[in-house]
Amino acid sequence: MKNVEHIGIAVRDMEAAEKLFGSLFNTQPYKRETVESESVETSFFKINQTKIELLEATNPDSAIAKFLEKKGEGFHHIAFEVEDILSEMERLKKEGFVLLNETPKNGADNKLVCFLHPKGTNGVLIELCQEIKKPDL
Ligand SMILES: CC[C@@H](C(=O)O)C(=O)SCCNC(=O)CCNC(=O)[C@H](O)C(C)(C)COP(=O)(O)OP(=O)(O)OC[C@H]1O[C@@H](n2cnc3c(N)ncnc32)[C@H](O)[C@@H]1OP(=O)(O)O
Ligand SMILES: [Co+2]
Repeated sequence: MKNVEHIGIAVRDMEAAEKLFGSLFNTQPYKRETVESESVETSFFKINQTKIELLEATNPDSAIAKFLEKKGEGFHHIAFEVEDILSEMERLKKEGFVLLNETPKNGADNKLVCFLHPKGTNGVLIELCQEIKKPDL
């Protein structure tokens, strides 16, 4: 496992949250992206080496909508960059961690992602992400 890739924060109102975090960080988000498979709208800030991912639900059945209903806005997950997501998933499975997806799925910002169940990680939802490399031309 490498560095922290991003920190995910669940928000109810993306416009308002972008304004608030924009003022806090004194910078604008560098990217907005809808991830249909997760039913989320994302917005990314970069503060030096740190990435913050704001997440708004686009569908009442999404993980973010459920989270907001139960826990309210705030810290949602921490994502770690990995070199080889398949081997890391295999290693963590052998260690007894519960993977929430058995095959990597497409995340935001050009990543393959996998989540670990928070019940097995002291209540913290962990995301693994591997950059999708563009083929050399
Ligand atoms: C944009 C793509 C990607 C990226 O590229 O960065 C993302 O970040 S997508 C982010 C949104 N997607 C996900 O979170 C996918 C993984 N999550 C899940 O599969 C589910 O949310 C879950 C973790 C399995 C929970 O779902 P479910 O069991 O259906 O919901 P419950 O509400 O019943 O929760 C059960 C239990 O888990 C606790 N919980 C839920 N979310 C979190 C969380 N983020 N952090 C900590 N704990 C969480 C929830 O409180 C329940 O606990 P109890 O009430 O004590 O049972
Ligand atoms: Co994320």
